[in-house]
Amino acid sequence: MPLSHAAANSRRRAGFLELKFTTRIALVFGALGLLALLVSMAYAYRTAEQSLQQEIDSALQQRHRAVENLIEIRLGLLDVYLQSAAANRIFTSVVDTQEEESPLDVLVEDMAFMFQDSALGANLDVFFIVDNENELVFDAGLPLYDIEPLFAAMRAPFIYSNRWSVVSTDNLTVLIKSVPLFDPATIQLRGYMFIGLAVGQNRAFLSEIADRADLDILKLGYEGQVLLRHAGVNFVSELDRQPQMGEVDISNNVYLLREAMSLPGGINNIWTEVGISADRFPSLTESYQQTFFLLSGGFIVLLLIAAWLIHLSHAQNVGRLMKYIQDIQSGTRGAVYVHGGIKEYNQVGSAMQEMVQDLNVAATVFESTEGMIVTDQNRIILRANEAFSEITGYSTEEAIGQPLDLIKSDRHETTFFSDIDAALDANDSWQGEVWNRRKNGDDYLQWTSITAVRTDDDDTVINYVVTLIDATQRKAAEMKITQLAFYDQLTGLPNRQLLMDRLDQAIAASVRHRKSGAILYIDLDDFKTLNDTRGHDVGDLLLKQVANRLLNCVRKSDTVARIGGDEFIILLEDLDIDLDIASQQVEVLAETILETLPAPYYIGGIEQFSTLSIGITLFQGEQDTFDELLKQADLAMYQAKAAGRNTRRFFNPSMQARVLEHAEVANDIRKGMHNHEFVLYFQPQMGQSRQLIGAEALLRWNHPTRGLVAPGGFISVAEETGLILPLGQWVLESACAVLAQWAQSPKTAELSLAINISARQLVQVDFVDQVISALHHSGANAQRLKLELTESMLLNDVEDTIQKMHQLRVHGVTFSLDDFGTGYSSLSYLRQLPLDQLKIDQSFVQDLAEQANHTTIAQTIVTLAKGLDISVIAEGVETEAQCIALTNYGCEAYQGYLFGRPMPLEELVAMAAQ
Ligand SMILES: Nc1nc2c(ncn2[C@@H]2O[C@@H]3COP(=O)(O)O[C@H]4[C@@H](O)[C@H](n5cnc6c(=O)[nH]c(N)nc65)O[C@@H]4COP(=O)(O)O[C@H]3[C@H]2O)c(=O)[nH]1
Repeated sequence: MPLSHAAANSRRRAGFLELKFTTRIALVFGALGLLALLVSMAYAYRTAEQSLQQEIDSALQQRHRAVENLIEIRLGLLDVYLQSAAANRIFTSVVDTQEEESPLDVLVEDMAFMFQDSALGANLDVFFIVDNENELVFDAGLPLYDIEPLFAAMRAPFIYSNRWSVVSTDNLTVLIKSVPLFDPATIQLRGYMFIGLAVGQNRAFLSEIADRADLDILKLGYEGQVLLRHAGVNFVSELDRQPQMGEVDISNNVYLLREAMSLPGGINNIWTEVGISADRFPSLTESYQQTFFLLSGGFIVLLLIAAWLIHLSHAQNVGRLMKYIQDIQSGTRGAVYVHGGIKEYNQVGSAMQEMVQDLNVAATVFESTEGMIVTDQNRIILRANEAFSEITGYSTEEAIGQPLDLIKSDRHETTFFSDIDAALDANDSWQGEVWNRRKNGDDYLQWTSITAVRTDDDDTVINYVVTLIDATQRKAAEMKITQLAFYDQLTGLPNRQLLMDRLDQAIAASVRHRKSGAILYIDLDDFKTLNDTRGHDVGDLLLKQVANRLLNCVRKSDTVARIGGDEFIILLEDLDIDLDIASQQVEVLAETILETLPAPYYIGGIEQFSTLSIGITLFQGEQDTFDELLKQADLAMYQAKAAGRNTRRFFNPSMQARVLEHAEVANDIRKGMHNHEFVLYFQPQMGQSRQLIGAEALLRWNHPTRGLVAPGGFISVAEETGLILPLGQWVLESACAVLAQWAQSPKTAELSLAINISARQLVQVDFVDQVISALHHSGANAQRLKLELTESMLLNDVEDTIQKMHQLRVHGVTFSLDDFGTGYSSLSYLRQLPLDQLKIDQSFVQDLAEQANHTTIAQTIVTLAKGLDISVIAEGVETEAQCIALTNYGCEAYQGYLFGRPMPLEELVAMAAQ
């Protein structure tokens, strides 16, 4: 991908400053090394200078002390000589002899002899004896030294000192010491013996000391005067120098130190000047070099080690970073930066990882199903994604570097593009449909969104991001949204929202075209029961099949919508302007629906039956709103339900009143139950020889204002409100009580009593318990109790019904199938049902003589019952002819006005007594 200008500039600027890290380290450490070298040079020079000075000082001091020691040793030796000579017996005797006035020559000879024979003689500079009158009696010193001036200097008064002291004359400077000589017998002082070292004249001694102290120059001085000098042949010229006392003179290639000596006897005015040739010390350069090399070498080695260690750890960490970067470049998913021991690198690695994650997200977004292009400010393509290639046919390699006009078609005016530019300038974005051109030359419509990307600082455009959505895809997405918003997801039919829209249009169209329209409100009968008993999945499948059947009944231009659970609406348009004719047109459709829809449904291999009720309302023009029309159709539908279901009703204004009445009735029923207004009537049932065999208990409502109300006036309301449950329970218990009462009398003991059971009662899980408990409490004979079920109630959950019937039959309870022939009875389940009786519906009985068709049905039912080995009873028998016909078919029991209307209990009992 081409670099952005900013990145290129930044790289250019970095240019010559960009160095490898190792080179940088080498340079930095090189500079540091150089600095260290200079510092260590200066330091080394200074240190070398100081240490050389110290070395010289210490050597000179040492030599000075050596000279001092050597003189002390010589003085100590002389002291020993003096003491030993003074203690010498011979010498003493000589003194004694002298006392006895022995000749002096004898003494001298003796002394001379003694000194000649001993090493003492060779070391004596000055040795003499004086008598107690200070007259020199013996001089055994070196003949070199004339002691007369010395002796003279010592008189006035004569110095006798047993400590070393200095006596200096013009020709002789001597360190001298004396001991008194006593007569051992009388202990009288006889004289003094003196011994001395001619420090100012004994050149041999000075040379010896200089040699032994390893000196090139040695001077001895007394107070301000130089006594003796000694210098090696090369240093004679240095003798004239006069260094300060106590200081080292370091010029002229000789180092000199003049220092006072500290000799025994407290002598401190004798001094030495010691000198050592500079050649005997390492030169300053030599010692400087040594220090310098040690220092700078060590420092540079340390620097090199440090540089190497830094290089190593840097190389390791850079290696980690490089590996991470290479992983990313090679497209390794989930590449992870491994943290090392350097915090800064870890920070860089972590920051990169976060950045890569962000970029991955961005890349994922970029590689979306929408075509995307990024251009520079001149609209040159910098990046394009796969979707772009798929849409346009240009590969990304072909597109990159090309102007955006690559995909431009000729379909737009130039003003179209200038408008886009203006929008981008003003809002930074533009959206709309654009005709673009594929690589193969085809033009295609595309939903295009362009966004300008500006710099943060000077707000100039640096990129354009162009998103291309294939308009067809967008249309599909829109359609999906529409589908979700306006269509029922289960059946795919329009939902309430879309219906509303279509109805508005239909109303408007009816005005425009002077036509009528109609709404059919369709509600499945007993759908709730199906849902409760077979589950929602089955319910959903039924609804889908119902939707398909409804669609098959209508024209393409009509709308079938689902607006609720089991509620469908059909919107018909283009009906005749004459409402009567329009009603006929709708009636035709309603008939078709009522004929088609109740046919069995097959769900999961099981037959399912479902009827429906239809409420119809017609409209013309805009006098009615959607809600009102829907309400009207709804009311009509309720009327259809009230009319026995599986039928249709048209809306008329009286319907509204009927609905209100419906609510009132429900309230009334509650009150009626509370006030014991319900009673049972009994309609006789006759055997083949027309004897009373039993009765059917039928509910009546002794209404305080409406008088005696038949079930038709309240049963449907009780069913819909659930009030049928307590009402049915009451009927069951009352019937059982009647049976128990009948059992008391032989006239009635054999009579059976049939009661109607509602579907709602039957589906109760404890229905069997309720019946058994009613029998138990009343003490009624179960065999006399007959439960009348209708066909439709059996259909919902046949298995459950059969099970309950079996459980009750075990106790003797019998079952009769009411209204037989009106529903969609199937032989397959009829065989499974543990029935005792089929009841031929009164509609077949009433028309018995007139319609051949019905004759066949009644006859078929009797034959069927015989085939199933169950009894048959016909209801609604009003005429003798009907009864005879039924008898001829083989029917063995009858119920109808011919034998008696439903009557109070007492009347039936009276009838039985006859
Ligand atoms: N035209 C004519 N009609 C005759 C004749 N013989 C009997 N009927 C009428 O036919 C209906 C027979 O009852 P159903 O089929 O069980 O039909 C019953 C039954 O389905 C329901 N019903 C009545 N009592 C109860 C009850 O206690 N519980 C339940 N769940 N439903 C009941 O109300 C329906 C109507 O009952 P009713 O009005 O009493 O109407 C009764 C009866 O009066 C005749 O010869 N000609």
